[in-house]
Amino acid sequence: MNNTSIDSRQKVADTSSVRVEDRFVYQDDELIDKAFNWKQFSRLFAYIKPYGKQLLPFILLMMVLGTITKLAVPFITGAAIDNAIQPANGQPSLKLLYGLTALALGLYLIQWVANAYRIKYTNIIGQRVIYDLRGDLFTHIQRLSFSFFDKRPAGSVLVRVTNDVNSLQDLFTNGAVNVMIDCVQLLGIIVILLLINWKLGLAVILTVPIMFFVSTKLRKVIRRSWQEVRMKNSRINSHLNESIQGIRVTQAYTQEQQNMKYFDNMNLSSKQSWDKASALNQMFGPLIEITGGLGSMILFGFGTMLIASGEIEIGILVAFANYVSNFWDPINRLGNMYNQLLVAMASSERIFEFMDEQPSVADKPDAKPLPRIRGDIAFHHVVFEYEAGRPALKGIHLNVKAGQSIALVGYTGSGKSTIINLISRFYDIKSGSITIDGHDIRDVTIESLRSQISIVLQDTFIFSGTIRDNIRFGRLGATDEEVEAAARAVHAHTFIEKLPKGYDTEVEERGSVLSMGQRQLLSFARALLADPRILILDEATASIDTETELRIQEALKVLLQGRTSFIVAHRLSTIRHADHIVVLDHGEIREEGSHEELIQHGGVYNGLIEAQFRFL
Ligand SMILES: Nc1ncnc2c1ncn2[C@@H]1O[C@H](COP(=O)(O)OP(=O)(O)OP(=O)(O)O)[C@@H](O)[C@H]1O
Repeated sequence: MNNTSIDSRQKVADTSSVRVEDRFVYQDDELIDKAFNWKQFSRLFAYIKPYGKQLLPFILLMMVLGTITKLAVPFITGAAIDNAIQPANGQPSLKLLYGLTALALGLYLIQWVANAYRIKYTNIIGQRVIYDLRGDLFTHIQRLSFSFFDKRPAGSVLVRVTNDVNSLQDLFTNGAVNVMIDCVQLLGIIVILLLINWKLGLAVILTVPIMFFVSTKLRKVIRRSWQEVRMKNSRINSHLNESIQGIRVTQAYTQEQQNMKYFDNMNLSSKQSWDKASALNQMFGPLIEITGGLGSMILFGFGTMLIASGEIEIGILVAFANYVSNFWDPINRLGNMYNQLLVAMASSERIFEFMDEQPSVADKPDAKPLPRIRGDIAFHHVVFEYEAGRPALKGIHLNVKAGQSIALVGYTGSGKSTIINLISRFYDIKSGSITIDGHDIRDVTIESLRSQISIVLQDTFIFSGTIRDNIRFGRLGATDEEVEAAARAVHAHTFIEKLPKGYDTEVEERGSVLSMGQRQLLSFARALLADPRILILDEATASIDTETELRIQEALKVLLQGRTSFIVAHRLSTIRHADHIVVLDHGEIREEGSHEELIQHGGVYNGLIEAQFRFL
């Protein structure tokens, strides 16, 4: 693609870029780095503690050994020049040279072994820490209440478990130990240089701050520009994800061109950021070399003067040159590490923010397990708000006898799903109470409550795995025979048998290979296997063919038998069979009774039924 076309496309794209790109950004995930924070740092390092006692002393020993042997070699080289190759008495000694060479080789070997073990064990610690951190975070997120997920896009939660944890990986695997090594090494070199010749030492050390400054500042700019590239790429990914998920809608509304324009815009922007970051990156090497060159100039200029004045011998200058060349690496790494630390601070802040988030719905300290229930459910003047000041339910009063089936009907947004969410205590109510067999659901453990309730949602979630696994999700200990019996009972067996591998057919994430009706039958089988006392069903609105509809009705009869059930009903056929119909309007019960009673009454329900007939 030539530049002119890129430029012209950029102009077109600019107008819509802000709006579109903003759609794919989670504001609090934009934070790149954060100032150093001791409290957070120590909290992070508490993760090392369990392993520290076992492995840290060994790692420290290897670190000291590696550093001492590394620092000794240039000194031996200098000694070899001044005492064996060009001694002051003019008589070179091959024996001494061989001896010193063997010593240097031995030291290299020790250094190599010490480093290998150090790297191995720091990696072990690092991996264990990341494993623990990721596990803790995932366990914690799983326990968080619906209200937490209501506020955040799934992508934002994902970023924390993957990217943020990964960005800490470097810090734990080698970062922390490297900092220690580099500090010890730098300090060691400085002491040695000053001991060998303090004048030359001082002159060389002068370049350290310059080097450190160049290294940290430039790296910061480079890091930010790479971060921008990553951010833009992640926007591309989000857009790609949305585009693929919504491809049917895009094609149906012939929005491909427009979508392409969005994509092109982001693609171009990512390319430009990459160009910028890469250009900056290329500057880094030469700049560091120039600064290093400055140090060497000082060393050789001043060193030659000292040799001329007879203050030092040539071997000392060689040793100095060796030490100085070992200078740049640790300074460079320290600069890099400092930047990495700031990134890690931002990541750990985000991780701990999630970890500190308490589930808004939790067991009371004296919560008791709910005994096996009959299934009487009562709502006593229940008021509930998702957001303060906007009640979604305004005083619901309802008595349901065990084994009854209740259909909830009403216009969209009237509060049907809210009622069913409250029975499982996914949210806590503002006032009033909900009781099951006379037990307030806030006084019993959540686990014992939810384990006796099954929910079949409108958007039936099919996990990737086999059909069998998906049904067994209802009760993990169920045998193959029980799985099959459940499928037969809800008439799902017929279609499963026709699949290429029957119950072992792999279904994709979200079950896109299955039709809506089939997915629903699978979820019925799953619910039946769980054998709950209370069944909650958010009925799918999608129109399905009459035969599947009949099959689903048959399956429902089996499923509802002997249980208390709440059905958010959209289909007339379901409503007709319910024992009791509750008509909701703006968070209040407007009418209730049987189908016949409500039709006779001629109110909201009658209106809904007539409307449905008009559309049929
Ligand atoms: N997670 C949420 N956060 C904030 N408000 C919500 C949330 N879920 C629902 N609401 C609001 O609560 C009210 C009741 O919603 P609810 O989902 O119970 O309606 P519904 O009758 O089930 O609608 P539908 O038939 O469209 O599914 C609506 O005004 C809705 O905007």
